[in-house]
Amino acid sequence: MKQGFFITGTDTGVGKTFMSCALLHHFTQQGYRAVGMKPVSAGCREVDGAWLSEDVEQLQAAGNVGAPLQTVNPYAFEPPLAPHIAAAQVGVEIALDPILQGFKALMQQADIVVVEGVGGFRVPLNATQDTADLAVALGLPVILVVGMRLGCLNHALLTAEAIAARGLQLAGWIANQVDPDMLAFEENLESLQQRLPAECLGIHLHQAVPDWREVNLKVR
Ligand SMILES: Nc1ncnc2c1ncn2[C@@H]1O[C@H](COP(=O)(O)OP(=O)(O)OP(=O)(O)O)[C@@H](O)[C@H]1O
Ligand SMILES: C[C@H](N)[C@H](N)CCCCCC(=O)O
Ligand SMILES: [Mg+2]
Repeated sequence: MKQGFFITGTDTGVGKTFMSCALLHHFTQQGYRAVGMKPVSAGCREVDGAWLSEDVEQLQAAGNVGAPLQTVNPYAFEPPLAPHIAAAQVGVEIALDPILQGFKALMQQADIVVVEGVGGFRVPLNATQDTADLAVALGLPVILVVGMRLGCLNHALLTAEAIAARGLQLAGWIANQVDPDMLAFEENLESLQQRLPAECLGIHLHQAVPDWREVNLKVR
């Protein structure tokens, strides 16, 4: 089996990395070679002369295929900003080609490649392209992580609409309770189940100590 997934979310900070790690864990437990990719990361610290993000560290910990940092994360920026702004500050223009090359290399080494997007589905990458264009260029089925909190219904439905508008397949969605005190959790979940045009692959409640090894996903 060779399979890639593009992981998007209803916003930044909703658990895309967390669920990407859960997916990687799910596949490595079944004996597959699985690797995470973070095409663009912002909010990095310098380690041995390279910019390293926590996202990349976590994806590396969850996967079981070693790959060069440049391949796993072609673009890395220090400030925690929208990527096109962080890139402009250091005179860089993000291009899709190096990302596609990295993805191709990872697909040769692994059975499963989990590509984590940046923030929500339409975060700009440069003056003319955004992460939706990246997902299209990669041609991958999309998994939407819904950060369960007030406001997520609108964000989830808009995102599903944008995914369909790009001709991409929404392979499924995952409910991740980022707000431990969310009111009417069950009713919100049901509202999504009734309206999102894809299968719910998992419902994960808020954890005092988050651990992606404890996530249960219905992914084949
Ligand atoms: N179910 C959960 N319970 C408790 N904490 C969680 C849960 N899911 C995620 N978190 C925590 O929330 C924070 C944000 O999650 P994560 O980094 O995966 O978001 P993200 O969507 O990848 O953000 P970014 O847009 O910055 O890449 C992390 O500290 C993560 O450990
Ligand atoms: C730095 C942060 N953790 C994310 N990776 C970047 C999120 C960019 C969001 C841009 C936006 O939609 O306004
Ligand atoms: Mg992340």
